[in-house]
Amino acid sequence: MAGAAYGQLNLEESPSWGSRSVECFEKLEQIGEGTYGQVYMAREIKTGEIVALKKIRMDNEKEGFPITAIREIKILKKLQHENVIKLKEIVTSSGPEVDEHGKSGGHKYKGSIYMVFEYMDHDLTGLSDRPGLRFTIPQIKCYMRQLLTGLHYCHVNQVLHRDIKGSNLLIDNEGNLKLADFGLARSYSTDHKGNLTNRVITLWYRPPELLLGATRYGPSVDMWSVGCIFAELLHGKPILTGKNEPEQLNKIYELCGSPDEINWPGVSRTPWYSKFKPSRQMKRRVRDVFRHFDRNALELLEKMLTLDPSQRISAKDALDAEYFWTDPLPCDPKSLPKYESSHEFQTKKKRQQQRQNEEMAKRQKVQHPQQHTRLPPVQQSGQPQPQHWAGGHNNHPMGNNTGQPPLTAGGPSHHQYGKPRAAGPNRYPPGGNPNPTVGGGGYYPDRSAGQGGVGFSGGPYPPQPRAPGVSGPRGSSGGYAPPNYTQNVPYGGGSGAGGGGGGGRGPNVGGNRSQPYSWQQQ
Ligand SMILES: Nc1ncnc2c1ncn2[C@@H]1O[C@H](COP(=O)(O)OP(=O)(O)OP(=O)(O)O)[C@@H](O)[C@H]1O
Repeated sequence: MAGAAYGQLNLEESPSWGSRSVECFEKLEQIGEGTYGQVYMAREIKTGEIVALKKIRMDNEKEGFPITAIREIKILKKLQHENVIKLKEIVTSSGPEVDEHGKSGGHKYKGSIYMVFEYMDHDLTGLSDRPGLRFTIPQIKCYMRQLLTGLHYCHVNQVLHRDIKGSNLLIDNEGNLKLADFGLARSYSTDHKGNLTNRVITLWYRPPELLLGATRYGPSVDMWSVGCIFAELLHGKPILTGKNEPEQLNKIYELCGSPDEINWPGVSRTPWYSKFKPSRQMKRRVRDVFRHFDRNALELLEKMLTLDPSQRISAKDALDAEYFWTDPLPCDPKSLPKYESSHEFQTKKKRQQQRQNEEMAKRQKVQHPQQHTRLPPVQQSGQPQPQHWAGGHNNHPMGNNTGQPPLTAGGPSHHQYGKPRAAGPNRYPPGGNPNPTVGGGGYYPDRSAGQGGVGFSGGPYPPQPRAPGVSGPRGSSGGYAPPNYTQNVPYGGGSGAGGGGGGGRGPNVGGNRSQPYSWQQQ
């Protein structure tokens, strides 16, 4: 890809885009299963360079090339920043390609299009799910600062990401964090007339204004998601885990207080306010629930998880928060430990495999109790084996065709776990109290009561937002209609917004708080 300097917009067209064949690469391993198709680790045959190939799924598309992919390519071609994933080129496969079973599927796969990305060793969800891994506070600060820097760059360039979550934050073994998956991203302008879809952002990370039906919104939607990620990193597990939109709103109200005209002027005019109005007023509890966080972390979190989007802190102001400038300071990314590659897809697959082995061992024990000590050792997957793209001679495709049951339950999205995601104590930073309140199972002592038993350590992974204009599998929560919000919510009394604008001290990343970013618009 023709390159503008990092931090500048890339406005050049590269004539070579789309002209090369995917056969210039050998597939090594599947590392992701997305809405649009699989993501593979691959090696460029000529140079040996390791890349990630994201296949654009066309078989579901009745209307040609998916609009979400067009948006993603268009936006990523333009963005050029060290904290935004680099789209290197587009490649194609011309002939019938091998399907998941290693067979060439006649005319079904007439040709595919792949996005070629720089390869990243981990995604944040995969990394934080590693057994025994605990992020340190300087490490969390380091990741958060990079996340905010990348997002600030997007926002300055009038791009909303609209799907910030752990599996879309990629990390390499140099400690660099990059925003990825711009499939739901879009350009916006401050004078837009309010015709954006509110069906974006994965449910657990979706802000209250979208859940209340807003169609006019801006960068603050991403900042809510950042707040959820921030709290998740410090707390050790996702913090707002609704099963559906009404429940998600309810969980937000329980934590952040119920919205009213005092803490969120104008909220009563949001399209679905009256439908989702809690029957009783609830008090803001962020400080109470996360009282084990340090003062500066809590102060920043309050500003991110502010109900009123117009008062929510911006990425730029968040970067200026005391949190990033007080001891312990963010560490140098290069000083971070190197881990074996871990993507959400792989960690999930390993867990699935482990569960299956355990099941099998149990079954064999029941059938042949005397032989249980002679069971063969658990099979470990070995080194990735190269695969070829066509020819049908390779019968070891990655993914769900390994003879194992599908990895997902309840829908095609790989974010919907069949089982609760492991959220063991390994995910807490040192010194933190994993269970700040009673009950030991999360921060709400009575979470399971009357809530369908959904707590932090239970329930499926969050429903995916529906990609605008696409009726594909991303929208697992389709059919959501605002009426009938009848959930009873506990009475808290009082209200409180918390938050407010940023410190207004000017941009600051890179050690000098008063240095503006080179790419920043004045
Ligand atoms: N450049 C990359 N390097 C390494 N891994 C990657 C890369 N891009 C994507 N992945 C892996 O593949 C997964 C899915 O990628 P991505 O989110 O871009 O696909 P998607 O089809 O948009 O998925 P989703 O349905 O989650 O939105 C990521 O969570 C990550 O683990």
